[in-house]
Parts: sequence; structure tokens; C-alpha cells
Amino acid sequence: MSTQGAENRVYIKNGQIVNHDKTFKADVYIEDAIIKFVGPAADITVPGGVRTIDASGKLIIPGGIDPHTHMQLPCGDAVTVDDFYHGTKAAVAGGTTMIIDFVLPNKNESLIEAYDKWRSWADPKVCCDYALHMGITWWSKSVSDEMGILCKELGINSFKSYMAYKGLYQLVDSELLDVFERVRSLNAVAMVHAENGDIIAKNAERLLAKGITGPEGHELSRQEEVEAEAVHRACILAHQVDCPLYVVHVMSKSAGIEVARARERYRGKYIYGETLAAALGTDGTHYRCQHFGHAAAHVLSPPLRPDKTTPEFMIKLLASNDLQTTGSDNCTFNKEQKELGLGDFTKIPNGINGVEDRMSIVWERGVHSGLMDPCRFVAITSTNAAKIFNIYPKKGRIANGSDADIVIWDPQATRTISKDTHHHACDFNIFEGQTVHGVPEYVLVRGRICVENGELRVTKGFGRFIPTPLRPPFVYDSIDGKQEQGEGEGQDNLAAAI
Ligand SMILES: NC(=O)NCCC(=O)O
Ligand SMILES: [Zn+2]
Ligand SMILES: [Zn+2]
Repeated sequence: MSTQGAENRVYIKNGQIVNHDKTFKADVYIEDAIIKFVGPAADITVPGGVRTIDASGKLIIPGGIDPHTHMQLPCGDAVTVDDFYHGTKAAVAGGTTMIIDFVLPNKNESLIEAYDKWRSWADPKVCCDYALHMGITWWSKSVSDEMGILCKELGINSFKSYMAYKGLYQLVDSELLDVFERVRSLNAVAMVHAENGDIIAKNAERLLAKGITGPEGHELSRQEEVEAEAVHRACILAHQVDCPLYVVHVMSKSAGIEVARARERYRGKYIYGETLAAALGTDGTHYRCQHFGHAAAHVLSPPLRPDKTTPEFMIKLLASNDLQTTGSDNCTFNKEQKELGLGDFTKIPNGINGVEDRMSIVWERGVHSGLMDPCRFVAITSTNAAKIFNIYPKKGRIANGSDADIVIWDPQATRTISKDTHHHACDFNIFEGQTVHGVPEYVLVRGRICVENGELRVTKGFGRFIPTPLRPPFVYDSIDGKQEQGEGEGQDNLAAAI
């Protein structure tokens, strides 16, 4: 293998390309961060001095897109320890070449000011490309006006509302309807954190009064039906105002079934569902661990489910297109930060790791276990996020003209996940000790080789902000009657999943 040549020109030969819709043998030529050729070796004359990589026996896949992260997120007295540098470094190490993070304005804070703050934190630090979703953490006429500016001038096309976190971010149904209506008028995408915040607040009070103060109280206060009810309600609210809705972090079988039913009810239009690497790779039995640090490290919302059949069920929902994407919800806090909730589970900062291990966890639980094929793996780890947030085929595809965000994936290689070797800044890994198949041998971020035979070489600030344009055709063509959702994408299959 030649190791010479300009870094901006790379030739990958003898690989098996895997896109979401087909897989084939081809060579790939990259110049100036863009894929310039995909095809048989006989059809290209490669210029001299080009860096050549032999990908024999390996898969060439689009870099992962993690549609759900919280880097450097201020949360009460704590800030997540993975900032935009450590978080994107960990992402790249695991084969993810783009993240979409959430701007979360404080109550009464201008959305534009919050956006500027996030850009000023992320731009100098990101090692891979990124985009932003906006949290609608409070509601007013000025918020509605600023949503327009964000869409038309600042590259945002997605807005997350909260049905939980009572007294902090939670909106009531009439406000959710207003938000969804505004999102629809902008041809943007609504997102929702679906849990019933009123029920959670009451349950938490009762549990604490009974002396249940440890992390097990977290899941007890927000069991499956509390999530499922909110998913059901959110889908109906969105449909009433003709608004497409992306349900983030679907964590339970019951909630997954609600997404699947809504998709079936609306014939594949309007509703999209995301689950998390955490939901696929571990479970809520950890909340019963007597060691506070261990149990608290698994606390996120909605919580992991104690039902040990959940991970396989969620993988099946992804395989059957009842769910469309896998995020990480990477939102990491260290031991001392989690200890803010000693003696009161409602004060444990919510969040877990996942941006580094997401790709391997999905491969292990999905493809290696035989529940999905490599094309579906690409769809749920990259392409569907690119389509829903309207950056496809620039991202999420190995094709002429696409950004050279490429992973050379070794499906047979294994690695054992550990906090001692991960690239996060956090001191815990919820997948600790798991040996997973599927290792990124090379990771190219816009043509730059950032992982090579296990060695990570990232550059702070190399990543760019990627604007997400309005009216994603993947989402809106089906609503506007231009195309049936699911054409060429496999059929929705609620029955198969259940
Ligand atoms: N998910 C979680 O527990 N923390 C991050 C904030 C959110 O996504 O709701
Ligand atoms: Zn959330
Ligand atoms: Zn989140």
C-alpha cells in the first residue's frame, strides 16, 4: 500500500460500497473533500502521487450521522464533560463524521442569542461537521418570529419541544399545537421529547415521600406507559396541524409501538422515530444496582427499560422501518456531577455516552446478530438522518459529488468497549466490557484521513457548520402528495416487528 501523496487526494480500491439502497464492488476517488468517482477500476485513471488505500475485504460506508447529541450542554450547576472537541473526537473514533446537536435556550432567552452561543462554542472545537436543532424551551410571539429567522437565515430546519421537564422546558398541548403549526408554516421538521411531565412530577413526589430516593426511582417515576401516552398524543397533535414530527429517543417497546401505529395510521407520512444506541446496547436493570455511581451513570430520560427484551425489540423496529434512525443522545456527566442527585433521584443530571460506540453497537446488535443487512445499517446510522434533515445526498451516501465522509468498516474485527480506552472526556461507559464486531479501520472526514488502523488524528476546528435547508423532500413530498412514503425504502411492517 502506498502511503505517499497529497492528503487532499485519496484513492480507495477494492472495497465493497454499501449505500442504503444497494451494495456493489467499486473504487472511490476523492479530491478536495468531495467524492469525484465511484466505479470500476478500469474506468478511472488515477493521477500520480495520490494516497492509495486497499480496502479488500472491507466495506466502504457513508460516515455515520448522529442526529442527537448534547456537547458542552449547561444543565443546572453542571456542564456536560464532552465538549465539542472531546465529543466530536469520540464521534470520529467510532466512525461518525457528523453530529447534530441541540441548542437549548434558557427560559426567556432569545433563540438567536442561544444559537450564536452554541456556534461560538462549537465552531472552534469541532473535529467533524455538525448541524444544529433548536429547542423550543418556552413559547411566545418572539420565539415564533425567531424561528423564522433561524430557518431563513441561519440554517436551522428542526425544532424540538418538550412534553416533560415540568417547570423547566415542558409545554402544554395548546403550546405544542402552536409550535407544530409554526413549524409546518415554515416547511421545517418538528421534534418532540415525549413523556408526560405531569405524571412524572406527581410520581416523583410520591416516591420521594415513600423514601425511594435512589436512581431506581428515576425509572419508577416514568414507566413505559408514561412515554407511550406522550408519543401517542404528540403524533395526533402534529397530524391535526399537518406537521411532520420526529420523535426523539424512543426508549421503550410501548413507545416504539405507538410510533409504528402512527406511521401505519398515516400511511408512512408525518411520523419518524429515533431510538438510541443506549436502548439497543444496554437496559434498565442497572438502576437496581446498589452502587449509586453505577446506577446513576445510566440515568437519562426517557429511561432505559428493565425489560431485557427491549433492545432486540427496538432493533427489530429499526429493521422493519417502524423506526428510522439511531442517535446517541450523548450527554455525559462525571461521577461528582451525578452525585448532585445523592439522596434525591430527581436531581441526578440526565445523560449518558454513546457517540463513539453507536455505530459498533448497532452493527453488533443489528447486523452481526442477523436482524438486518448492511444496507439497512447504513440507512439507520446515516442516510435516513441525512434525508429527514435535508442534507442528502451531500451527506449519507457514497456517490459522485457527495462529501467524502467515508468509513472503511471491518465487519469481522472486534473491540472491547471500555472507559479506559474510549475517547470521551467522561469517566464511565454504559457499554463497559462489551465486545462488539464492526470496527472503523479508516475514517475520512471531508476527505481527510482521521482514523488509520486504529490511530486517531483529528484537528480541532476542522469541522464545519452544515446548514439544514427547509422542506426536506423525503419528509414533505409524501405530505404534499408528490410521492408515497416508503417507495423504494422497504415497507413499514408493524406486524413483523410485534
Ligand atoms: N436525554 C437525556 O436524558 N438528556 C438530554 C436531554 C434530552 O434529550 O432530553
Ligand atoms: Zn429529550
Ligand atoms: Zn437529548
